[in-house]
Amino acid sequence: RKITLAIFGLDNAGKTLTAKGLLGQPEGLVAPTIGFSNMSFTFHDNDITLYDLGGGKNIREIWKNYFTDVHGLIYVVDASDYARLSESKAELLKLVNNNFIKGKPILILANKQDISGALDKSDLCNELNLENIANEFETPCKIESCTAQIKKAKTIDKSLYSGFEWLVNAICSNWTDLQHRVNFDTNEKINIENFKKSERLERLKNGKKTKFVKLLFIILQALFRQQISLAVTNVKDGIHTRGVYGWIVQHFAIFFSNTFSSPQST
Ligand SMILES: Nc1nc2c(ncn2[C@@H]2O[C@H](COP(=O)(O)OP(=O)(O)OP(=O)(O)O)[C@@H](O)[C@H]2O)c(=O)[nH]1
Ligand SMILES: [Mg+2]
Repeated sequence: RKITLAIFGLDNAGKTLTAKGLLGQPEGLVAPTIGFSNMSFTFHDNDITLYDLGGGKNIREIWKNYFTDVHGLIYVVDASDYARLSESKAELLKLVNNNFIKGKPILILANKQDISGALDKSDLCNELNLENIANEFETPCKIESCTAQIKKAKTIDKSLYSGFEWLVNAICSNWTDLQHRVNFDTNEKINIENFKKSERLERLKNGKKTKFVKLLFIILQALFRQQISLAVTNVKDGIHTRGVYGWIVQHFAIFFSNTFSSPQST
């Protein structure tokens, strides 16, 4: 099976390190993710594509681009950062409330367990009100405590591993429905994007047409003004213009000069 997953969560939660952990490379320095990065690996004979998304406030806008493609998701919380728990909960709620996400399995990780005072999975479960979320949005959820930052190379945090195993199994056991949903939603997304694209093109074309008509109008106006002023001068000088156009312009000019010239004293 080709399973697509994405890791969500606030900036600094430990998403990139979690992704690296799943690849067996939890060591090394990590920089904040600007945009996204994707990685592929095999897990229990499944081809996994994992999107590691940036969690910064301005980057979260791109999360929605992945909603239709994913079969399930990982949500990482920095369990030692109490100050941002409500922000993290709000983002999680937004996710599960989205129609493209609703009902897809979610693995929630209470990360940074090595930091003293970090909430364990049952405390975080209460803080996030996970049972309610799972029931209300009919979303299969599992929470695990983990430490993504492991000093030893080529090792995976055991809870992270078992949590990931649960996620893949949850997806596989509901494969037909999830795969159908991903195909359907992805096609719909493509249709909507194509529709928006054609609308934009139409607007652009119409804009060009309007600009062209405006330009033509300005040129005609300028020509007409020039003709009128020429005709007025000719009328004043007693010169007659030839041709139908000249006749029209000249009479127009006469009308103008009669209408707008100052009244003669008697
Ligand atoms: N102590 C400790 N630090 C961790 C752990 N996981 C991640 N970190 C650190 O937290 C910081 C952020 O980690 P990242 O993996 O870059 O976080 P992120 O969620 O990908 O952040 P963005 O890419 O900005 O969204 C880094 O300094 C990591 O070393 C952990 O389990 N324990
Ligand atoms: Mg990152």
